[in-house]
Amino acid sequence: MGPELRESIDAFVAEHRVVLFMKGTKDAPRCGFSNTCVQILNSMNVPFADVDILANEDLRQGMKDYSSWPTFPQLYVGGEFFGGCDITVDAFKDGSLKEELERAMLE
Ligand SMILES: N[C@@H](CCC(=O)N[C@@H](CS)C(=O)NCC(=O)O)C(=O)O
Ligand code: FES
Repeated sequence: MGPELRESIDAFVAEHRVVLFMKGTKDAPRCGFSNTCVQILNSMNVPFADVDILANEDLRQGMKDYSSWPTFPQLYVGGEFFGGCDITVDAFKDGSLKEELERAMLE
């Protein structure tokens, strides 16, 4: 991926405390894995930015390199990669997602 794309992702995840790179949008998810993460964040009343990687093929490939993670969704909390769907579901269940979100909101 080029330096410009990298810089724009750096800026976006720094600017938004919680970002979900997903298939579709939070209002119209286009995959069940992405939908699961949207439902979890909504259920926790977490404000988050959604980025539809299906709308930009460069970003779809670029995010895999940027995160060193091969699939979507990709959840960023406090500017750092948190995980995909399975990690987010597990962290929701064990309470660590709530802790991480609270920490990021205080930064
Ligand atoms: N086990 C994964 C499920 C997500 C997944 O398998 N995503 C696939 C299908 S939606 C994906 O993003 N493939 C790469 C691509 O479509 O570019 C997780 O925990 O996030
Ligand atoms: S789009 Fe088919 S599993 Fe996500």
